[in-house]
Amino acid sequence: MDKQSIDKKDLEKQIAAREAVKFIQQNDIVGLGTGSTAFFAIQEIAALVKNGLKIKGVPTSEHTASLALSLGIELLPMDQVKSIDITIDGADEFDTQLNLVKGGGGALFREKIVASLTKNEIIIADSGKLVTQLGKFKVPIEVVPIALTYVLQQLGKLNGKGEVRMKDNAPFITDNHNIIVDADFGLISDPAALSASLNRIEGILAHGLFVQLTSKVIMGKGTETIIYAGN
Ligand SMILES: O=C[C@H](O)[C@H](O)[C@H](O)COP(=O)(O)O
Repeated sequence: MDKQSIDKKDLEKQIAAREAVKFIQQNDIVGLGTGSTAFFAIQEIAALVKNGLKIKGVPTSEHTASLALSLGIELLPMDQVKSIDITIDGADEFDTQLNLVKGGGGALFREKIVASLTKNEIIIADSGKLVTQLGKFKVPIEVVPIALTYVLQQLGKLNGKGEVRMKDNAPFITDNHNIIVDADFGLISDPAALSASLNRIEGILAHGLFVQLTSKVIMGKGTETIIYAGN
């Protein structure tokens, strides 16, 4: 990928982030996403905080927690939060029904808890994330290590081929001390049905299919934003 296309992507992420932070209100509890797109939202939120906005952030990963603290955003741990007003997070893929694949950075479990606590879940994305059908990006699945063999067998029964995610020649370990299996199901015709099937497999802590958790996706396209909103 050449530098120009990287810059174009970053610009789209940034303008989507700028649009999304407009939905934050004074005294909101704000879920802080993880990844290179959420990074731009955290920067924008930090700038607003410097200008007097009072919010408390709920981070979706250790990485996001460090970043937010370094930028002066006050944090709340998610186990002390009953409800989150708004969350701004990224996604690896989304469709126009607002189904998502998330977890490319391995933060899916905390992201899903935060999304489930959130009244207004806003996903920001560059235009390369929009797909007609999910599934080109393998579905990240957080697995309790001892259950790996069983989980891989069960994924096979769903016509999924799972592979343990590696980093530096060792399994990638999540913030929750688990492993990630990236599962290829081909194109996913019914994300809700696959999500329900994955939810029934013991040993899976969470999977990266986010169904009915998103209120809108704000996508940067060139220098504009396009909003996909739920019904
Ligand atoms: O685990 C990571 C998250 O789900 C990210 O939001 C997702 O992978 C998108 O990341 P990025 O914005 O870097 O493409």
